[in-house]
Amino acid sequence: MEIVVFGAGSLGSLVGGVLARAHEVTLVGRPDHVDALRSDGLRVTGQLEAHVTPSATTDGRDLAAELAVVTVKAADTPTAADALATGTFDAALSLQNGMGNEAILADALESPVLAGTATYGALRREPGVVDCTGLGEVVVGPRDDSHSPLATRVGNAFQEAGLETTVADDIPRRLWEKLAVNAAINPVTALADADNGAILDPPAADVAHAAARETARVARGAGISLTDEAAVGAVSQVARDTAANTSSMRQDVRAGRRTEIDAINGYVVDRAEELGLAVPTNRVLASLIRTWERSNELR
Ligand SMILES: NC(=O)C1=CN([C@@H]2O[C@H](COP(=O)(O)OP(=O)(O)OC[C@H]3O[C@@H](n4cnc5c(N)ncnc54)[C@H](OP(=O)(O)O)[C@@H]3O)[C@@H](O)[C@H]2O)C=CC1
Ligand SMILES: CC(C)(CO)C(=O)C(=O)O
Repeated sequence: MEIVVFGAGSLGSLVGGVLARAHEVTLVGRPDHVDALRSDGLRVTGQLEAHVTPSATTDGRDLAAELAVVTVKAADTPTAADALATGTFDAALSLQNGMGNEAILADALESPVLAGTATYGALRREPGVVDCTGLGEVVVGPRDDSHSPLATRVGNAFQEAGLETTVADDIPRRLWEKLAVNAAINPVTALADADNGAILDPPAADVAHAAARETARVARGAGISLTDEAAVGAVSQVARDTAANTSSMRQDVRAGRRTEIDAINGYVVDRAEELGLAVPTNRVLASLIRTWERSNELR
């Protein structure tokens, strides 16, 4: 399959690098990484290993492929969507965290947009090198509760390259479950400057589980069948599977970059307000991360 991966940072380089074992991949990224990819190829290290030579470009406009996989941070989705809209694709797939990315892509693109989640841990260590810090799973499916042959084709292509992939017909519930995982793990590990494994024990577990339970309550208010137990269970499972991982929000804080707080805990707070539900833990976590962003002039 011809695949463009838009956003060759941590997750995009990992997914693109593994996909390049079986497919024709083009990575869209920043100049230092793209230069390294062009001269020495891409090294995937850690829990998955590969040395591959995908195409690489800094210009995401006017590209053509069967599939565009979007792996930029949530705040960059509108720019990615505008660039991808100048190209030709049979389908696009977001593997981003947070809510709202697929809707932005669907508004901009003519091709069908699939939704997805990824629980692999990824860390781009230096230009040309990405570390797989935790084995996980990719889930892909249509944005509504339906079955899609397109999603099956994409899932088969991912599986063929060696990415553990599930094709789902209940994506809305899975997106909310992943939202609960990220609302629990990302801000807590970022604020505590701790690995994901810290979420397995109190006191971090108490805060994280409260955030996950609140997210499940909001999901149920929005008509999604997600129990508190399923949400907390998913948080514990991901924390165990990615115990040594630096969450993407902790990576952002460490690098002095704006985080995805608006699309994660901020989204939970906004939906809770619409539904008249109280989500004090998500509110505090969002406020603290936003305060950090403000004091670093990132918002
Ligand atoms: N890292 C992880 O382990 C996981 C991450 N995720 C999710 O995946 C998504 C990506 O996260 P992550 O990989 O950590 O983020 P990164 O910031 O490492 O990667 C995004 C990359 O895209 C680049 N980029 C943004 N816009 C453009 C553009 N217009 N042209 C070229 N390059 C561009 C960024 O460059 P620059 O920084 O210069 O803007 C950056 O290098 C997020 O939604 C995250 O929550 C999900 C599961 C695991
Ligand atoms: C699955 C998890 C928590 C892995 O770290 C992630 O999605 C992230 O870091 O954003």
